[in-house]
Amino acid sequence: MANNSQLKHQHPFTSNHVSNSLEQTSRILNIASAAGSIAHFAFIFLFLYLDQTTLAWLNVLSLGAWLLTVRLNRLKQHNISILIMSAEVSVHAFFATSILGAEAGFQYYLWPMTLLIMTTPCLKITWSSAIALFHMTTFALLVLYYPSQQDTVTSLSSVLFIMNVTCASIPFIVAAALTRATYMSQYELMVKLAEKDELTKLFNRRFAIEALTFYMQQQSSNGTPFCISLVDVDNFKQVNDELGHNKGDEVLVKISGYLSQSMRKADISSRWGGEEFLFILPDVELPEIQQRIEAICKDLPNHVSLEEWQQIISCSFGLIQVKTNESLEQAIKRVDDSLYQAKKNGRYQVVSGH
Ligand SMILES: Nc1nc2c(ncn2[C@@H]2O[C@H](COP(=O)(O)OP(=O)(O)OP(=O)(O)O)[C@@H](O)[C@H]2O)c(=O)[nH]1
Repeated sequence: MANNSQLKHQHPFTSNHVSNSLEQTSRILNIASAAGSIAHFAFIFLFLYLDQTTLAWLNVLSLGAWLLTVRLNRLKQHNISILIMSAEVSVHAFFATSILGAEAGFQYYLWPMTLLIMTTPCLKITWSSAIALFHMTTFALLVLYYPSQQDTVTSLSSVLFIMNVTCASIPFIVAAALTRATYMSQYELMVKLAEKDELTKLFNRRFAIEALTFYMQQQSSNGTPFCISLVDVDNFKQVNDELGHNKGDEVLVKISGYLSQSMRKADISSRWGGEEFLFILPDVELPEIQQRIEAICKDLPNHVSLEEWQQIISCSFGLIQVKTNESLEQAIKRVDDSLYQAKKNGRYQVVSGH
């Protein structure tokens, strides 16, 4: 987005995720400047109707300022644009309130302007806060010094008040909805990037380590047993070498899909690295789970195949029950040793460690 904003990126290239969230700020400012231009265009006629020629002329200038912000936003000059918006809203609130009185409600536009300046990261937070404070002080002083100008627009003041308060409130609702949508999409993205493996969509190694640490702590505090299984694809290099990396990836996706669906709901399926998967099997002792894992191992070739590949696709499994007070490294080493043994014994089997 902005060459002139807090959200500058160091590189000419940005990832789609980053540029999407930068574009969101741009979009909000574009909407704001378009809405401001339309409002001030309407105000010109409103003030002419109210016989307020000075205010009508002021709104011609205001309209010019808002159209300039439309242009500046197109040029990604968001920081200059927001300063112009802020200055215009303050000047307009001052003149309209000093002439028509606070009961006309034009000072309320200072609120959405404050919201805009605080939520869009165009200026440094100290500048945004200072300007926001200025708006709020201006609001208080206008209400204090120009509560009512009975002689100017008596009959229409309540209509004007309702119109202005309504129009000034709409940006709050829009901003809240946009903030919520942005927060949710950022949250989902964060979960995806922080916890999931891009290729297989299983949990990644970092998540698996955190989960392992959690179950180890749980076991040492209340004795809940759990097992882990480390799985490695057999002769996978051959698939890669003969069919190419893309077909190799396809096999990994199929295997991970079959394995994760075969596990219980409470089990955690993760991609440990390359062609290795780690499964955390909570609340279970080794003898209870052993048969199930063996069945999954035996059944795998019936579920995972490639048209171009005539040999069976299989995996070797290491399986252990994690001991109380064993360290994470020790547990990983033991399950890795079991897997190594399964490979050594001829692959396509489960070796349980004790
Ligand atoms: N397609 C693909 N291949 C990967 C990926 N990660 C690791 N590999 C490949 O996995 C293969 C692992 O080969 P090896 O460690 O020799 O193991 P193997 O051929 O499966 O033999 P065994 O484990 O002894 O049965 C290598 O060719 C890696 O390039 C990946 O994300 N995608």
